Parts: sequence; structure tokens; C-alpha cells
Amino acid sequence: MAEVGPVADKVTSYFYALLFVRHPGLRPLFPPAMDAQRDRLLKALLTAAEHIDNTPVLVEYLQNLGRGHRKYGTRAEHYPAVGECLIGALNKYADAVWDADTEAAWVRTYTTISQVMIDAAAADELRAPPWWQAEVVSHDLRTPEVAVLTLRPDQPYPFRAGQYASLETPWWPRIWRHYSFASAPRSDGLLAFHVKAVPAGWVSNALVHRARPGDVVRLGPPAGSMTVDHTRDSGLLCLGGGTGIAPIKALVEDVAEHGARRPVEVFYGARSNHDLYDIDTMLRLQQTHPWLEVHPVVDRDGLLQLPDAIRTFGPWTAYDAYVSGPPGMIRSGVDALRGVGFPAERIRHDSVEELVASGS
Ligand SMILES: NC(=O)C1=CN([C@@H]2O[C@H](COP(=O)(O)OP(=O)(O)OC[C@H]3O[C@@H](n4cnc5c(N)ncnc54)[C@H](O)[C@@H]3O)[C@@H](O)[C@H]2O)C=CC1
Repeated sequence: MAEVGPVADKVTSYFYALLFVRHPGLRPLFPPAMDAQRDRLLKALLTAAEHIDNTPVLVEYLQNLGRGHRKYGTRAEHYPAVGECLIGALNKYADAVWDADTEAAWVRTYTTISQVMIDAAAADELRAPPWWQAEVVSHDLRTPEVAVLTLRPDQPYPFRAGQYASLETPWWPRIWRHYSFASAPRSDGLLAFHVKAVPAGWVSNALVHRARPGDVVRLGPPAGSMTVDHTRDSGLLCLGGGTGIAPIKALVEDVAEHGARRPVEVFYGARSNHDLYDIDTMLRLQQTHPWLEVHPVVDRDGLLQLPDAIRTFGPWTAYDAYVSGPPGMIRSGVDALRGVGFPAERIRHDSVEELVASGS
């Protein structure tokens, strides 16, 4: 991987060129514009390499990836074609260090990775569709850029509070973006998402400015491990920045449904009062649940940012932490939590790489 890093862009461009020339039938499985897709392949490889010594984490990551690939129409027989082109591209750009042993090691690695993905997809096929269709049943514009959407899936959609789904709109076929569920599973089966239209964000702009009740989107399977362990009785320290409050609200509902009296402290950060678009809901939840404290944190010209706020409260020794929001906030939130003594294994958040890829 060390040789590949500096020429990563070239490797991925060459890989896709090889793939589409040798296997033109696979082109329709990919989005028309390939820029974000190029990054994704490499991110997946780097994530796999990063966790190579932690088998359970790696296997779970790959299983999720395998299940998630069903919605693209990926089948088991596509994997060898991809592997052959990937190894062709690596060979070309890591020429200086490439020999028969290197090739054999990559073939072994790729075969193992793809087998885990293929097996997970096959197991998933027995219990879930590759994707769900979901109708927009309400669309509530909370600020000029933020909409809260409620969707009705065409069949039951099982998920856990704190997870996210990939979503494709009819206006940008084959372009999928991740959004966290903004509610715990509901008895009426409806799903809620908070979406902020970001500059040049095709999917987010379509969802905020174009989607209306009656429109139908597609959802991939649920993913993500920012979930509550109900076997523990530790408190929850939650940092939600901007639309990152969505999964935090879902976690609060989840704790409420489990009836446990664990303390939950929510720090809800925004750039201005106006951007605290869901504060009324959070304060209503606080009124209903004596174990819940909600602290709005509004940026003061960058002087007090959301992660700084946790230093003024505490101690947090009996808490697990949940962090959700823009990638920069997650990074500084994790730093701040480590700074006040949180061990890494008690901090949960979604992958920053996924968020960077999905923030549009
Ligand atoms: N599961 C998750 O982690 C979720 C993440 N998101 C992400 O949250 C983001 C929401 O964007 P906006 O509402 O525009 O947020 P924003 O840019 O308005 O920021 C929200 C809050 O985070 C703080 N913040 C932002 N950057 C920071 C940094 N580098 N260091 C410290 N604090 C920082 C701000 O001060 C503010 O309090 C999107 O990128 C979206 O993808 C949204 C939903 C769920």
C-alpha cells in the first residue's frame, strides 16, 4: 500500500479504464460521473489495510460492504473481473516493487476480501431485499437549507437507532449518499431523515429543494455501529453538530424506549441560533425525560465550538460518548473527549471517510 499512496489517483483511474474496456457490461453498475466513485474504491482498500490486524473489525466492515453492494446489482461473478483489473492497475503503478510474490500476496488478499463480501451478500439475500423503495410522505423545510423528510418504505425496514442508510433519488440515478435515521424504529414503520443542502451537493439539494410528498427514493440496507449497548448502564454523552443531531435524537428515543434510567447529556452545536433547527424537539424530549439534559452550543465567532463545551461539564467517567456531525467536528470532538480522559473504545462515531464521501 505504501507504494500505491502517492499514485493512488492514477491507479484508480487506470483500474476503471481497464475494467470498462475489458468488461463494458459492468459500466451501468457505476454512476455516470465517476469522480466520487474513484475515491471510494481507494478508501475501501485503505480502510481494509488499516484494520488488517483486527480481524473482527475488518470482517464486519467487509460484510457491510458486501451487503451494501447488492443495491448496485453486484453479483458474485463480477468480483474476479474487478480483482483482475485491480491487480493489473497495481502492477502497472507499483512496477518498481512488483514481482511474483507481490502478485501472489495481492491475489490472496483480494480473494479473501471478495469471499467475505460475496458470502455476506449471499446470506443477506435470504433475508432482505437489495434495496427498498420509499415514498416521501412529508417534507418540512426547517431553514432555507435544512429539510426533515419522512419516508414510508414499501416493506418493513429493520434498523437500529444510531445507524444510517444510503439513499438514491430519482433525479440522480446510481448516486447514493448516506443519511442517519433521525428517529428510533417507529411502530408505524416510517423513517425520518434530516438533510442539509450543501453547495454542489446533487443529492442533498434534490432532497431539500425538489423532493415532494409522493416522490419515491431508493434506500440501501442500514449500516453503522453508533448504537447503544443496552446491556450497559453507563450514561451517554452525545455531541451533535448541525444535522448531526439527527442520529442523536434517535439514540435518545432508543434509550427512552428501553426504559432505562441512564443519564443522557446532549450537546447540540450550531453556527447560529437560527441553525438550531431541531432545538424545540430536543427541549420537548428533555421536558418528558428527567434523565435527559440538552445543552445548545452556539458558535461565538469560532471562540466556543461544540467540542470545547464538554470540558466545562463532567466528570464523564461513567459515560460512553457518541459524536455526530461534520468531519472536522468529529475529529476535534474525539480529540476533546480523549483530552478529558475517554478511552477510544468508549467513543462511537461514523467513519469520517464515509461522511466526506457522503456530504453532498
Ligand atoms: N452520523 C453522523 O456523523 C452525521 C453527520 N452528519 C454530517 O454533519 C454535517 C452537518 O453539517 P452542518 O449542519 O452544515 O454543520 P455546521 O458546519 O453548521 O457545524 C455544526 C456544528 O459543528 C461545529 N463544527 C463544525 N466544524 C467544526 C470543526 N472543524 N471543529 C469543531 N467544531 C466544528 C460547528 O461549530 C457547529 O456547532 C454534514 O457534514 C453531515 O454529513 C449529518 C448527520 C449524521
